[in-house]
Amino acid sequence: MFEKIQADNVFRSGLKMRMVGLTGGIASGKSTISNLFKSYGIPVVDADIVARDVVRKGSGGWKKVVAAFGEDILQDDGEIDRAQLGQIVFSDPSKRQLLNRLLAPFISYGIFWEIVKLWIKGSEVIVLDIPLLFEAKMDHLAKPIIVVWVDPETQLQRLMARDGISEEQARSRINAQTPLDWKRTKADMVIDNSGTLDETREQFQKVLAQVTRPLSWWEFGRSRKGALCFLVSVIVGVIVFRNM
Ligand SMILES: CC(C)(COP(=O)(O)OP(=O)(O)OC[C@H]1O[C@@H](n2cnc3c(N)ncnc32)[C@H](O)[C@@H]1O)[C@@H](O)C(=O)NCCC(=O)NCCS
Ligand SMILES: Nc1ncnc2c1ncn2[C@@H]1O[C@H](COP(=O)(O)OP(=O)(O)OP(=O)(O)O)[C@@H](O)[C@H]1O
Repeated sequence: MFEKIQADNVFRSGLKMRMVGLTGGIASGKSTISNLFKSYGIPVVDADIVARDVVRKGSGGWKKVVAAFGEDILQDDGEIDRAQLGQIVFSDPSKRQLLNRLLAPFISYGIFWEIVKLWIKGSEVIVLDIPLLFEAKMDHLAKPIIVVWVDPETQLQRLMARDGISEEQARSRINAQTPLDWKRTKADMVIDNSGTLDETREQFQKVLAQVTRPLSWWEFGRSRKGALCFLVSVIVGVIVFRNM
């Protein structure tokens, strides 16, 4: 029942746009939370998917990466061998910075287009699932910002289990990111995902209530309807002014 009211709220409030930031650390549970948002009909822009798309064989990102890292990182089918590239960049900060620098413009552009498409569709609440939201300085785009936190040992265990990697590999991936404890201090809302999925779902309900509350005028102004209102006001103003 509560879930239905929340979902209705989202759609009834219509024509407005709130961009909710969702971030955290590797394997802290961002996808778990973004799937919950999706189940309530709230669209999610997933930066990891965008980052995958921008390095598809033959794309601009692919060419940059191959030029910088060499053809050795390609699979037989010409696609980038992600596991191999991951091994390289997660164990060498300078290579990681290089990859980040090469891909940042493509990823930002891709995220921007996903937002524009949802704006055109009239989505009023969208979630930006961006693992490197703070590192890439995209945090100013989103309000509120939700950080999915998990205790270090649980994060390590879940990462090893999910990706089937060694403790050393998992640690180097975790250490490649800004500490989760720091991200937590920058959050508007924190979901502690160290416990069971039921405990996480309970916290999610509170976050959902916040995220789907009525929008401010500023958020409304950023919506498709807000922009149209502004445009119509300008046109009417010009017509009235000309006829004076
Ligand atoms: C290194 C790559 C090839 C590894 O691919 P792989 O399929 O193994 O992992 P995947 O892309 O699913 O990423 C998993 C997680 O790793 C973390 N991660 C990814 N890239 C980075 C990075 N440059 N720095 C720190 N953490 C990262 C994120 O938490 C992400 O959710 C890939 O992550 C990549 O191309 N990264 C650079 C692009 C990027 O910055 N992506 C993050 C989008 S904000
Ligand atoms: N509360 C939980 N209890 C048990 N397992 C969980 C819980 N939350 C997430 N997991 C599991 O932990 C792993 C990591 O979660 P998830 O994929 O959602 O993290 P992520 O932050 O999206 O990861 P990445 O940064 O790599 O994209 C997954 O295998 C997921 O099924």
